[in-house]
Amino acid sequence: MKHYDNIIIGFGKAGKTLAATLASHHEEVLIIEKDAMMYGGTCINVACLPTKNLILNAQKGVSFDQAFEAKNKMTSKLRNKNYHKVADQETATVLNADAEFVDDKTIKVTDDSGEEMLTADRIFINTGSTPIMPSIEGLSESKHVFASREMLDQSKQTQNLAILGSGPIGLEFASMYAQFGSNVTVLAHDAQLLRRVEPEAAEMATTDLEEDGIKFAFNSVLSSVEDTDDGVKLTYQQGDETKVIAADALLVATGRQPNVADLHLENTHIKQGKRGEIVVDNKLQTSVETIWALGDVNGGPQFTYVSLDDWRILNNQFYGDQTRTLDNRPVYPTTTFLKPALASVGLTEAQATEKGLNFIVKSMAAAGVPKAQVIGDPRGMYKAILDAKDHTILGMTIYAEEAYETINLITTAMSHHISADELRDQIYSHPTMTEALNDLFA
Ligand SMILES: Cc1cc2nc3c(=O)[nH]c(=O)nc-3n(C[C@H](O)[C@H](O)[C@H](O)COP(=O)(O)OP(=O)(O)OC[C@H]3O[C@@H](n4cnc5c(N)ncnc54)[C@H](O)[C@@H]3O)c2cc1C
Ligand SMILES: NC(=O)c1ccc[n+]([C@@H]2O[C@H](COP(=O)([O-])OP(=O)(O)OC[C@H]3O[C@@H](n4cnc5c(N)ncnc54)[C@H](O)[C@@H]3O)[C@@H](O)[C@H]2O)c1
Repeated sequence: MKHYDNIIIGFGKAGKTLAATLASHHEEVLIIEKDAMMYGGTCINVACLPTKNLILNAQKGVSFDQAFEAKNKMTSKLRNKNYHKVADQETATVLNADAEFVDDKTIKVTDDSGEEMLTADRIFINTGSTPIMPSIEGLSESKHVFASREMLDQSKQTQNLAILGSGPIGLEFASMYAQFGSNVTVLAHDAQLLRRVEPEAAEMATTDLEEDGIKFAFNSVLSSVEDTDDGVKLTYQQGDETKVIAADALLVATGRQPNVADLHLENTHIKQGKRGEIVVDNKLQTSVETIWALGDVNGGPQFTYVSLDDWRILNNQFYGDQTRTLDNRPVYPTTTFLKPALASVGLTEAQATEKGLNFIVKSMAAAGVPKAQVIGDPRGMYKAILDAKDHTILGMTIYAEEAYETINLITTAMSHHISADELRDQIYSHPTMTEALNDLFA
């Protein structure tokens, strides 16, 4: 039986970064990835980067066919680069195989050539997440129902697209397909899009997406999916009414669950939570001392930058001062890449009220920022929740052009307790969307 110092299961953001780090410290590391089309993980191959590439090209007016080709070129280049970043290190090995646990110390790997048993001093699980497919009549049998990964593989533009779910995946695909000129209908069982964002921003984004041609059916429950000659017939309930729509395809975007299905954790002492997530302590160690879980699989927030921050915790544990934990993880933003983008960090007004905080609200329209006029898209708003006494920032929502950049500055200010008054008095380059802060905090 071959023994390694370190085995990493899954070539995700945390896993690949950890593999390169271990190898740079001359540690022996084997990284096992089951899918050769996934070197580099979900984000670069089938999630963040291909979707944003398609979204930007759609916004620029590039045709679907050209954008699809550009997306494939980009992912293939990144996949190759990511593979070599690990594989070319002297003490690192990449193995293309399925990994599963035989016991706490032993992993069985299976590929076309057969099976092999491996052991390691330390094992790191970084197997990501998989889409949740709701149990709805006809949904699993349909040939026209896709999750995001299969949707990204559709080389022919879907002209009439229905989407189930109004979270970030549903909305980013809705916005992208509408910009490409498709008809899009979003069925959502929530009352607003992105259920945790400031309602004003959600309302504005809904209006703008509707102006882009997207139809929303909020408070609706999809009850059946039926394949027709060229697509699907969808029956849903909205209040007391039963409604039917036809579409060429249905994208299911109803959340993702930790990917543990093939790991056979029942053969180990690794504890799992209610959603199947691998339970970890504040330093990402599982209930087995020599096994850690990083990224989506440990049930934390499902973002690439959170997976990277999981790596930071281990890097600090192995090579740093061992102070970095989940308990002192800094505040981080989220952005949904619509047109304009909707970004937020920290508390909403409702959350600040619920916590009984003493706060003030600052808000302004994006149209007041000169750069928004330069860009030609003055839609949107800024809303900040400030501590009433010292004006430190408790939360912020930006629905405006370049929101994804401005929110990073706000996040840094929050992490370092820089007050809104200090941001108000900074000199920003001109014209930029950051200048909004001069006026918002005045
Ligand atoms: C459509 C979409 C858009 C997104 N957009 C964004 C975004 O804009 N920004 C953002 O921050 N996040 C975004 N996310 C979320 C982000 O992609 C994930 O949070 C992130 O990729 C999770 O990374 P990870 O490190 O947990 O593992 P992953 O990158 O998911 O890697 C897990 C790897 O493990 C492999 N694997 C699984 N099981 C086994 C096994 N048994 N044996 C061997 N290998 C195995 C898989 O093939 C996979 O390559 C998006 C997600 C989706 C689906
Ligand atoms: N830009 C980004 O950062 C980005 C983009 C895409 C995805 N992501 C990550 O991926 C995760 C998964 O995204 P997602 O949009 O699939 O999940 P989500 O959990 O964020 O949203 C899913 C939505 O579907 C709704 N829903 C659930 N079951 C339903 C049903 N049967 N019928 C109708 N609606 C239903 C939920 O109420 C929710 O609003 C996100 O939470 C996020 O962490 C991030």
